[in-house]
Amino acid sequence: MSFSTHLRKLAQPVWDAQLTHPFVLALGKGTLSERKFRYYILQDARFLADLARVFAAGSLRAPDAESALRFAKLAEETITVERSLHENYGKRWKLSPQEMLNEPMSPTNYAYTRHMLAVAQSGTATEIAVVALPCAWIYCVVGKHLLKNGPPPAKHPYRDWLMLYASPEFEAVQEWMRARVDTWARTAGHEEKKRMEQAFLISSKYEWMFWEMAWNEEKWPV
Ligand SMILES: Cc1ncc(CN)c(N)n1
Repeated sequence: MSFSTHLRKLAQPVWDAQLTHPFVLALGKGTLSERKFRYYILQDARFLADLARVFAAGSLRAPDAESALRFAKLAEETITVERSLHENYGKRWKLSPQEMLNEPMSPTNYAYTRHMLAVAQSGTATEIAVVALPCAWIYCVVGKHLLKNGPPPAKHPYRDWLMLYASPEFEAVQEWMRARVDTWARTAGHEEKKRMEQAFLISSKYEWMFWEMAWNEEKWPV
């Protein structure tokens, strides 16, 4: 069994729970309130800025030039492709890109991005690929699951979001990350593998918590 399949098996109950989360179900049906979606997009814009930094750290730590280049490209695409989706939604709400980035991070978003940045700071390239793998892989699984009966109608309010995450281009991102993890993990030691299992499981849990945060429009308590 490949190491990425092993990781997914470890986290399977957490992954299954993503597909039945009320935020995800309502997003797919198009019944999610615009207020909750707007909350999510504003938090996600902040999230993506840090995710791009995690990919940039992957580029720095990559063991070969091809992987360094691909990580750098992922950092760029996270900003150009995903963030432009967010900015288009921002335009609907008359928010400039800067105003979107001025939104304070909610507790769960803050904790999730600190978890990833901590691995980016001190982890190997494999650990960095692993900590960010649930971001790419879960969104691909969710996007495909929500569009399993075909593309959404033109009037679906969240069509662009669904089409991006169910796209072959987005699927290719997780495929590349998994391939890197599977190859690099072959030479990883026992301790590094344990750290990777932990990092993958925690990122998977935070992915679920991110939906929950948006569903509840989480705020700092004080
Ligand atoms: C929280 C979260 N996780 C993953 C993705 C997909 N890159 C995202 N946009 N936001």
